[in-house]
Amino acid sequence: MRYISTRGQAPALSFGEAMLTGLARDGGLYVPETVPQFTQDEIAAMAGLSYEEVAFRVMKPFTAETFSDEELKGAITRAYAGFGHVARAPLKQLAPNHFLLELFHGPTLAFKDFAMQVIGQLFQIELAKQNRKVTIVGATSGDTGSAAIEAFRGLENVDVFILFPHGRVSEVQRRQMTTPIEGNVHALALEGDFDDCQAKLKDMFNDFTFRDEVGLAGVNSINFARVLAQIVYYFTSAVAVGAPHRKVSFTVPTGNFGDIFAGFLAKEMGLPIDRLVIATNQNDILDRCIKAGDYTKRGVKPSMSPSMDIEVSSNFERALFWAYGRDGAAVSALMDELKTQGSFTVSKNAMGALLEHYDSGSVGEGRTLEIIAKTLKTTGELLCPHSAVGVGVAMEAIERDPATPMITLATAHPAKFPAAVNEASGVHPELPPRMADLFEREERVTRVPNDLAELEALIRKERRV
Ligand SMILES: Cc1ncc(COP(=O)(O)O)c(C=O)c1O
Ligand SMILES: N[C@@H](CCOP(=O)(O)O)C(=O)O
Repeated sequence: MRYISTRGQAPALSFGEAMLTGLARDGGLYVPETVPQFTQDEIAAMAGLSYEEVAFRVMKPFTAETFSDEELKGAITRAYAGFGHVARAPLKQLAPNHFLLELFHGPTLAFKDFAMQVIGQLFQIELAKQNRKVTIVGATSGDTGSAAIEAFRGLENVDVFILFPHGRVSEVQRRQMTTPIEGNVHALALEGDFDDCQAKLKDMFNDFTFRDEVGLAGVNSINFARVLAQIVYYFTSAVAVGAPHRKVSFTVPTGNFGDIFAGFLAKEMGLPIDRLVIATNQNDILDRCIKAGDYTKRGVKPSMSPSMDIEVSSNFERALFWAYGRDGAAVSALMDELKTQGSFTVSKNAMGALLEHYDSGSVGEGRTLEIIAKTLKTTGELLCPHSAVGVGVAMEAIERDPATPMITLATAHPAKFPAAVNEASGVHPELPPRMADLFEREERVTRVPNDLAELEALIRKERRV
């Protein structure tokens, strides 16, 4: 299995090379050249298996040339051993045809742990084999950062620098990133929004001198390994509600489009998914694009679901690559337009291809609060604001198609966003006991300007590896 760039100009790589490379050298994102297929029997046979066993079956065809069965199995077992729920991703029923997939039982209480814990293990295996050291730089709107720190803290051959938008993440999210004591962890609060953080990260990858000098690696969903590990829970949950014998739809709280793109790949692999519903908060650029083909930036507005305060949705590039018939030149032209003009228009044919799979909706701030309160009252489930956006959009999608079971992804634990959850419900969600002293721990953070040269200088100076 080879991995190719969405912009068509970078060399094809193996899984291991793509994982350690991050952004392709033409600025694109790596995707598998072909998508492995499962038969309906193979999918049916997943019923009743452990999460780890399904993860092994789903990931193996993508990784087999880099990792032996033993290596992959070991990585998966270690990755999920610390999760706080025996099912790893339990499914709750909210209404007769509406299910909630809880993805927040990992160590940092968000869905990011599902992939980050695995790639933490895979990186260690591959770096040891190659006797290599890397400098990981990550951009976060709140959750990727802490998940990455948790997966790589204390490792001798890795430094981790996390760029987060100053003042635009919740206090719990910030403290998760600023309180680890290990010397290889560096939390950087950038003057700007998440899009600025991600743009700086991509600029660093595109500065080949810097990239090669520091051994730059990425663990955002730029890295295909992240997306791959997120495919697994589409299989476990769909099978639990009757796939492959019936179709299932998913609603996914969306920002950088990595999670929902993992659902698209599950569908390409043979999982009978009807709709993949993109749920956005008031930063609704993806909803506007799906409805009218117009991808125009209007400026990010801070919301109570900060992890989805994103306008330059990185993985939408992967979706466009498929929608444009895997035409790297076309994707490259759209991404150039976005960079220079702040917008692009999706062609009629490509819109047709997107609408075969995706649907969308958006939920504003007031409605998010209402959904948290109403869901608690009617089901006993306390949602985080991101998951509430998902539930709100899902309810509208269910009205359009009441017959197909809907699974909504609950992407974070409510305790990461206590202010919003308390405002909505009057309940103060408690952190798990192992994090109970989070607010007493000392913070360590560097304020940084939105300036590439200064950031690179700081990373050169601070990295230890
Ligand atoms: C809690 C939460 N929900 C939803 C999202 C959006 O996911 P994605 O960026 O994969 O679209 C994020 C950020 O990634 C998140 O942290
Ligand atoms: N919402 C994310 C943004 C980065 O997404 P990623 O999937 O590309 O890592 C976050 O919480 O940091």
